[in-house]
Amino acid sequence: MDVQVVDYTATDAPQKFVESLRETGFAVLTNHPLSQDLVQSIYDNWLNFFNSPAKQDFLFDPEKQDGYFPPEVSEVAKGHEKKDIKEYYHIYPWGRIPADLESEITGYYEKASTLAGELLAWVEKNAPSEVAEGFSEPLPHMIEDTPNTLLRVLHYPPFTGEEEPGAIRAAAHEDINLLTILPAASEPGLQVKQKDDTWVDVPSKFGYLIINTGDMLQEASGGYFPSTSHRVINPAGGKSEKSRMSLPLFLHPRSEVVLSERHTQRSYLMERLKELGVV
Ligand SMILES: O=C(O)CCC(=O)C(=O)O
Ligand SMILES: [Fe+2]
Repeated sequence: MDVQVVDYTATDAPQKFVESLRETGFAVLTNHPLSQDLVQSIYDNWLNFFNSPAKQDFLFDPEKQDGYFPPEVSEVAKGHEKKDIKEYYHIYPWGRIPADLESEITGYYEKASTLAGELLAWVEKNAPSEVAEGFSEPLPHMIEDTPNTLLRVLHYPPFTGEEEPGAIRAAAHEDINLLTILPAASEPGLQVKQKDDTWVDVPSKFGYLIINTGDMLQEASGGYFPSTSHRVINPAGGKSEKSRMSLPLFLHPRSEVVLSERHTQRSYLMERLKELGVV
């Protein structure tokens, strides 16, 4: 099955959405409640921030993980050697946020988190009963009052042709969290790995909302919902004057939430961060 593009307002949207997640790890929503104008404004305002020296005043806190992560410290995806070609800013409601950008981005964080609760309810209602019965608490409840949900503002800089050979914007990886809510980026490049191991573009028309399953939902569902590999490929021809902006919201349960017999949110995250060499 291809990643399905689902009209959020259709009566059968929840079933179609959940079927696409089950089959591909991804689903795409149209006519959803997150305003395209708001996303565009966030992309514009944060591109200015990334292009200004002010970002150096917000260098990330290695303990708390909020703030600005420059290209030199950007992630190396699990099993890869080269750094991704990107810089980003981690927003937590309790964390540091540049004052002039704060109300817009926290407004988005709240709206997207509210929608996320609804989508988790769709997942729970449309999962087979034996899967749903395995959840330690209702899925939407897992993220209520969580301090752990992370909004990442991502900037992939224009290409100069002098990038490190073999490096790409985002190497293949899976997300760690429950679900990721990702408005279509300002430029193409997002791909998902299919069951036959081939890569295909995720439908990413500007205005679409892309949702994908992370490892924590895979863990909590005993593998029923797969957390599929995805990546962001480089601009065609290895050159582009344009920045690429994107805005994933990584939904994380509260730290003590039990995901499975083996793991709480906290123990699972620690295990993964150790694997990544981040802690
Ligand atoms: O930039 C994108 O489109 C996807 C980013 C992503 O997959 C991530 O940051 O985990
Ligand atoms: Fe991702």
